[in-house]
Amino acid sequence: MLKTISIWRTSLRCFTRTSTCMRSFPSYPSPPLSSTPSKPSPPSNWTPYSPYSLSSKQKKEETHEVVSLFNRDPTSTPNLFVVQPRLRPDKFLQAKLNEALCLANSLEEQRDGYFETDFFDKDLPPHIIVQNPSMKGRKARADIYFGPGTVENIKCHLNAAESKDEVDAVFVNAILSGIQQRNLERAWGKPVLDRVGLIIEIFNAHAFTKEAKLQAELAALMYKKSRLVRVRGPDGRHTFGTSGEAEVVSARGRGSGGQGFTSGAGETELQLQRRRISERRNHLLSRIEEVRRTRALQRAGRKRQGGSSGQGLSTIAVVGYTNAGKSTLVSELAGSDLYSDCRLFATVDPRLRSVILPSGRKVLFSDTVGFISDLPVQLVEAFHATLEEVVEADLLVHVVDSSAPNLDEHRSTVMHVLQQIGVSEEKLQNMIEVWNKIDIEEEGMDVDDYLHDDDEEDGEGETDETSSVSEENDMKSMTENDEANNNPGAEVEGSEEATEGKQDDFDGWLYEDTLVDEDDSSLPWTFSDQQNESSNMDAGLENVCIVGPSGPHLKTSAITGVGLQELLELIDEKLKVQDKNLKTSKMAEGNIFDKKWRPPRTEDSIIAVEQ
Ligand SMILES: Nc1nc2c(ncn2[C@@H]2O[C@H](COP(=O)(O)OP(=O)(O)OP(=O)(O)O)[C@@H](O)[C@H]2O)c(=O)[nH]1
Ligand SMILES: [Mg+2]
Repeated sequence: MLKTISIWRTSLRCFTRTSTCMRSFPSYPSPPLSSTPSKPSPPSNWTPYSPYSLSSKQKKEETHEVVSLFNRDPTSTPNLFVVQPRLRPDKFLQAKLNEALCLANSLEEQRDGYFETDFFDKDLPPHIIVQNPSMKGRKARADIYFGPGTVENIKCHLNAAESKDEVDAVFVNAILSGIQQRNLERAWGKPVLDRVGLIIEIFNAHAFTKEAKLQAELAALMYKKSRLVRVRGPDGRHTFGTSGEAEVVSARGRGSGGQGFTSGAGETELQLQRRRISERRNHLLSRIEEVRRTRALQRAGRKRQGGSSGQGLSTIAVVGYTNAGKSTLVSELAGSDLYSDCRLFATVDPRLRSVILPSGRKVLFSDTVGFISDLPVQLVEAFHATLEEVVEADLLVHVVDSSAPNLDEHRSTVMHVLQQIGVSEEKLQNMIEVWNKIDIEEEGMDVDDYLHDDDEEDGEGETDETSSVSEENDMKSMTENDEANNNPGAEVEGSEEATEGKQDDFDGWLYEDTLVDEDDSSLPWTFSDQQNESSNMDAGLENVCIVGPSGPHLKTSAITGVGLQELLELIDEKLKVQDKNLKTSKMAEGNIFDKKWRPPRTEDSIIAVEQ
């Protein structure tokens, strides 16, 4: 047991302190430099401040349905078995696996704004690395996503994990179609969650305020609606149960028999389900619209509220990849107690905190939900009301976890989401990028250790590959070991092995839709030549030079306080420039519009008047 916890902590450290992880896998000490507020028990009458809270009358009217995608028991924390498709190079695989493990252990119901268990007390979830069906130009199978061998292999490992501990569901860290999901559920006899499903589920579990709950429920409903598939039960009848063979029938209503969903068995049930979902969706949308309107009024009020020099109360939205340290940073700046945690999506309910800048100007910092690669589109749409706060903010601060090995992917993901939600080009250009967790780097990262790109080939092989997180101290030691396949128990315990076939190429799955072309001139930042020569991970942070057109990017440690004063000064400066520009443009507008319109005095019009 101690061994497993130590591996789990090692793995977590890899996610939160990934620089160190890339170098080696040290045993995990107590959580790092943690000035994170250890979870105090909330007072019985404690209610979190939300700028968007509803009136007590509205609260009474609102009922919230817990939408679980796999009928989980909200009173207990589910145990997930993690399936990670292989990626190249290994450092990306490690980063993605760590993220997957953190996602799996982040699914826990929040009570009164707090979690009951300590994230670091959790065991490492059982997991397996398997061959990626979309590697080497191959396509994932339409019916079961993986090859049949892989599905069988996973089942063996699942059974081994099951015999030790109860597994509630399988988490496949990929995006599955409804049919693939159902058929895998049938093959493994367990509910299956894909990446999108788990993220939505976590949002549902972590949402605390009514507003966040409404939006999370809407996302879950939209996800459910998109995956209504007809299944044939053991008795041959069509149904929508959790078991049975899924037919290739989409929720759009086209049936496999050519008649569509307008006739035949199962149609009525599908229509009924869709109607129920639509009704609930409409209800949620109208409630969310109320929230949006309230927010818009509150924002307008804040704008009118004069600061020391007469200007409106500016809002600074803090954005970034999940776990980058946004809440910790805002807490430090505001001297407040925002909840921060290694759990992914610790913040789902947005919070505002006021801060006095060095000039004496008062501003509001908005701490909001973090982003993640493959952020479900349903979530982006459903959380539109929350994300509007980002779109409408006067200034954006992008917090980047400087210790993340796939830092570029994190940054691109955030840029992509910001563009997706409609942040103006001007705001993106003006955004301040803060590289946080600099204390991890300062702890003594050896850059030379990064320079070794672990592209040693794994053995050639037809069989599915299996692996799990290692206790070993070096990622370079991910080597072929066929024995691992024959000993699933040992794998689940933590011996790191890889028995995949030889793969040279990068896997497109990792980058799909998330990596923005580096040559894209629309980006507010560019890479220096130095970075183009080698990835920033290889070069080490000191050698990375990111040039933003908006000025210097800061390095901070929200934990030690390094760089925070400089951040406030930079914000102060940016706001001053913005105010000046605003004044100038208002004056220019005033010159045009303050003049009263008069009809043009042409000779004809004079004549006309005279007549
Ligand atoms: N070492 C170190 N750890 C940090 C720093 N900033 C934050 N952390 C830790 O990183 C973890 C995540 O911090 P949060 O502030 O919750 O991150 P977040 O970006 O708000 O995460 P979400 O709300 O989940 O999107 C916590 O365990 C923090 O203690 C830092 O500067 N250095
Ligand atoms: Mg947070």
